[in-house]
Amino acid sequence: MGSNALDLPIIDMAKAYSNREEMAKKVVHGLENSGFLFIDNVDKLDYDGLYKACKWFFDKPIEYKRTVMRNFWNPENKNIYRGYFPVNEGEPSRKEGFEFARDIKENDPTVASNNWFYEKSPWPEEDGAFPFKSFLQGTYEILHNTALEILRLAAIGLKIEENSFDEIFAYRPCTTFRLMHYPPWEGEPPKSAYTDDGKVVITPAHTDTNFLTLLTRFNYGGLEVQTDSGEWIEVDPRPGSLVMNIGDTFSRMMGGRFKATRHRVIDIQEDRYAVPFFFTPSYDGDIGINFMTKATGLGPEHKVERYGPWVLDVIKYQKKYFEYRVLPDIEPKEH
Ligand SMILES: O=C(O)CCC(=O)C(=O)O
Ligand SMILES: [Fe+2]
Repeated sequence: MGSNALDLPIIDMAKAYSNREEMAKKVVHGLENSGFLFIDNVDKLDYDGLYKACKWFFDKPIEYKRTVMRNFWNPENKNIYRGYFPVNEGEPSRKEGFEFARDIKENDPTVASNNWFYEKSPWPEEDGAFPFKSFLQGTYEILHNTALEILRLAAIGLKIEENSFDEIFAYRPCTTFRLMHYPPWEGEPPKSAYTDDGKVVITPAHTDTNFLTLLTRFNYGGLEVQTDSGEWIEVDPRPGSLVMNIGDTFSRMMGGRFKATRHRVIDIQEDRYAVPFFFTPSYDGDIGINFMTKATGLGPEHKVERYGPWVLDVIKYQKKYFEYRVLPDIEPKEH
């Protein structure tokens, strides 16, 4: 890899059927190497609409945002996992966001009532200027189907049954769709926002925890990924394209063969918007290690492990994200 160019594979969804084998190989190659890919030509995906949704919501006053703010910041509200989170002054992660999911059937007796992964998403009241809820719910389904299509390509590239990954997303995925606004730093950023190489971040280095991320980043700069040699390289904006990467969940299932690449966002000193779709299995979805053994019948033992309990342990007790530390446990730990 050159010193400041990142040659990411481009997956053209318009060729997902006509050139299926070629695209499948590219997906696998990208996930085995850089861990980041561009996704072109997603049918019906409206980037301008997503930008309008961000502006419509984030330009509103804080009193308005408080109506959907999480309980951690607004104790009047019940939502603890979905909804709005404000900028937290002093944190190196400088963003406000709105998160929602696809709601499940109300009072589903097969979902524990304390399972907040499935709490209903709160929606802000609309003023007629932009169809916020219906537009975003429609976009959720487009991205859900795109992610599944990409996983089918990955399965073909891995020479396993095409729908091998479908099952854990088919029923009640825990996917989070998040709109984000990064306001520029005001005054001196906190020390924790400075990197070893002397830059200022608005999102510190991390791997995603979920399964697969499809990121709409409009045409902003600032996104950097870390190469195997530890170098940080910017992902150039690519208009009309999504950036895809995978999270710890998928990488771990694949024994590290597919990479969850570390990335960060550098301060661009202007308002920045980004919209990640965090594609995530269902709470009970099997994300156990040695997935390839499950898919092929060959290899080291695969043990069934449920996504929900595993990920809660990661975000609450291992990564200790401050906004998740406060989330209650859902079930006693298994021994
Ligand atoms: O804003 C971006 O470009 C990336 C954000 C990101 O990495 C994340 O939210 O996990
Ligand atoms: Fe990320």
